[in-house]
Amino acid sequence: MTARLSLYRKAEQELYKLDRSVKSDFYNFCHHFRENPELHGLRRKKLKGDSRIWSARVSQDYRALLARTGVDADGTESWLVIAVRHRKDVYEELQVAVNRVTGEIEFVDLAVVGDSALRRAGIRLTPAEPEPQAQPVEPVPEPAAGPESVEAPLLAAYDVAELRALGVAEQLIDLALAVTTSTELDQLVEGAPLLSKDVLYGLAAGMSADEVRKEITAPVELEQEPDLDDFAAALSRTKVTTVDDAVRAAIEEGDFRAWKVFLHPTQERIVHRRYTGPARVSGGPGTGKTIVALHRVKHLAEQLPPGHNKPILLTTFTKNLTTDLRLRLASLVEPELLARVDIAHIDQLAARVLGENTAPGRGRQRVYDQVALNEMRQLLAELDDRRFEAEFLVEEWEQVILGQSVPTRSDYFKARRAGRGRALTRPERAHVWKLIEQFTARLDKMGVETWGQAAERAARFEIERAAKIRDRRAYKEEVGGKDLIHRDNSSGMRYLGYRYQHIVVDEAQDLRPAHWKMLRAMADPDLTDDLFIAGDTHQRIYDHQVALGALGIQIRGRSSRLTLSYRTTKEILAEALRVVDPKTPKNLMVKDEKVVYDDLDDGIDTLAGYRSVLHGPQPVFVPYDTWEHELAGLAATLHTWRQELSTDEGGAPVDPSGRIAVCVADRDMVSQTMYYLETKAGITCAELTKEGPKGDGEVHVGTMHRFKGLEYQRLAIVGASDGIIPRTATIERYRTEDSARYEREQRKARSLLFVATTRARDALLISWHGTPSPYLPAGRVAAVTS
Ligand SMILES: Nc1ncnc2c1ncn2[C@@H]1O[C@H](COP(=O)(O)OP(=O)(O)OP(=O)(O)O)[C@@H](O)[C@H]1O
Repeated sequence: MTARLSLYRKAEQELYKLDRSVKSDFYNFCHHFRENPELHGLRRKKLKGDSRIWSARVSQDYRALLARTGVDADGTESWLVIAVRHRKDVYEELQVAVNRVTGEIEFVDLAVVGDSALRRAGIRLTPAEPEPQAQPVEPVPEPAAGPESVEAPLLAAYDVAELRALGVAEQLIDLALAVTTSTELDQLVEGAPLLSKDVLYGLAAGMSADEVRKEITAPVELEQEPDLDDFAAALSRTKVTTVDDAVRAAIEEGDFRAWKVFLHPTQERIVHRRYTGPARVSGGPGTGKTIVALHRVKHLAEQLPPGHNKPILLTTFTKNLTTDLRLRLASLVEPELLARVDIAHIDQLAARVLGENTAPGRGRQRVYDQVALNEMRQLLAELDDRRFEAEFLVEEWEQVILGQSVPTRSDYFKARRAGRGRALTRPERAHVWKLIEQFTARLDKMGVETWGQAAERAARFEIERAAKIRDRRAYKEEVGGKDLIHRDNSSGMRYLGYRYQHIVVDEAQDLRPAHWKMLRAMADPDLTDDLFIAGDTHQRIYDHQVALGALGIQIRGRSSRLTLSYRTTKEILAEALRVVDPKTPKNLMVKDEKVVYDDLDDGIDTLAGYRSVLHGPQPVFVPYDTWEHELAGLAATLHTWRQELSTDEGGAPVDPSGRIAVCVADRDMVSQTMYYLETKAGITCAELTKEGPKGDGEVHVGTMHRFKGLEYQRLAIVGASDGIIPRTATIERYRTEDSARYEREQRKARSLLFVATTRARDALLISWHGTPSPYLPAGRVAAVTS
């Protein structure tokens, strides 16, 4: 008799974490089990708590827990491995059940739940293989009512029926209602099915039952209530992986492959849904927005008919992230599918459009905003005009005139100037327009344009192109669908069509309004799944505010939010949240956000329910008196980290290069840090540039801007001093002159520090010299400075 063996999703994830020798024993076990599930050496036996669960021997110490899920006509049995456990952690009360919301098979592990919570819920676990030498266990006397039992339950506001309706596994409900501390809750959810985990964390993090229902339960709910006894039907809905060589490879590669194999149910729903128009996914750092974007591209590519063109665009804000996306997508999809995807960063796209629309030799050189600002200063000096500052004028141009594609002076009189701080009278607007006209003429004459201008011009060309396509379609309909040979030949429009069928955008929060207009015009608005947008406005580090609705991109009703961080530990997240929201209380409940962030539209985005299930050391905060001392302290930390990351858990040597990074506020500090580390500390460095790390130095060093979208195992943020974060010299004057701008600059600086702190996977060090940055969590700073 032979058997087919599948792995429950959670079992596979847990396998990643087991020792290499256990993994190898498990594969031998699978081999034998598949050949003959009744083999004597496997010592298969049923558990007492649930007759559907069997335990079988993987090795001396490890057991596989399995459920039989069916038998084929030819007698081949199907088995599901629900967990691989140390024999001490196998107990008789293990149960599998069908979840009433998802209809999937669920397995609840009570072995990880703390004693106090079990006791309070009246549950006792019986080991399936008691230690032979163990003395009979004396019943533990109920403790006298102490501080533990008088504490109010964390979820006191909810009852059994509510938790059940939200999808919490039946076995966990009483326990969940009994927990009183977040540590107990952590223990409880560790062995919980994903949906239960999400719901309980969401409620504990302050989301209301309605929010949880809408954001967590509804996306994974079956249309019809499942039959809770139909195990076979439930199995067909449950995510399992057939045990084969691919899984073996995935498990051997460890956690780093995990994202390719599994999506969290919420991620999966977002990836596979059919959207009737533009859709958006938001979520805090590390919640898998990029992963979702990549899987979305894969999903869309898989639906395409064969062909040689590239109907899918995958775009993002920066060049280095584009390289990263390309590499990750290449490892996710087959080359034939990859070939159907155009991967380009947003400025590159704009440049392509301009290239197509510009006669050879007539192109303009693109320059950074600083060059334009210098030109404006020069112009004002020549005119001896002091009514407005150069910065104000360039911003007015960028944000109002270019931002809203204001074509004429009379349109400028009517333009919305929300968020620009000071109001302008009509004569003032007339004067501003005149100065800006002179300034742009000057740039023209020099043969240069800013990236903002380029984006705006590209958007205009694309909008015209889209108008022609629509016009052609309308005409074709009018003439009853006949070929338009005469008309097409004369206008060169025969092959004109939308450039892409699907566009997927990552890091959307930083795109300019003109970029959105260009993208909108590049995909057919009449088709489904046209635009898929991933971004987090808490991480906006450039000054490009947008309201997508006003730009013709209607995402309302098609927005989803991810809340579980896969990158950052709880400990790091708690500190990071205090950077963007100084009001965040210690227990990570984000309720009353003071600093408000938009949702790329007219609404507000929040990080409510944003959480992590990963644990690690507390971030370290270190004060220094001078920059020189701070660098010396950094070098010492980096030496320790390098040493610690030079061997794996089994003691085998590994190369720590590229797993440690140092983040500073500006380019000067990058040079100083690299110089110090290389010449005085014997640590090789690679600078993080727009194109990614330059060279193969062990430690990556870069400004905060360069860290967008990246992640490192260990990260040091140095020079986090007052005056540097934020750059007081640059923004202080706005405090009185332009309070709206001052607030924007502050928020940008906060977001930068937030982005930086959330790049760390396992360990984070933040240091400063002199007075600490006002954005650092006050409690932490006080603890190390007092
Ligand atoms: N379903 C998953 N299984 C395992 N790992 C995952 C999963 N989803 C995301 N991750 C991991 O979490 C980390 C963060 O993912 P990703 O970069 O997509 O997050 P993000 O939301 O785009 O972050 P940021 O906003 O900071 O750029 C990555 O290491 C990724 O591999």
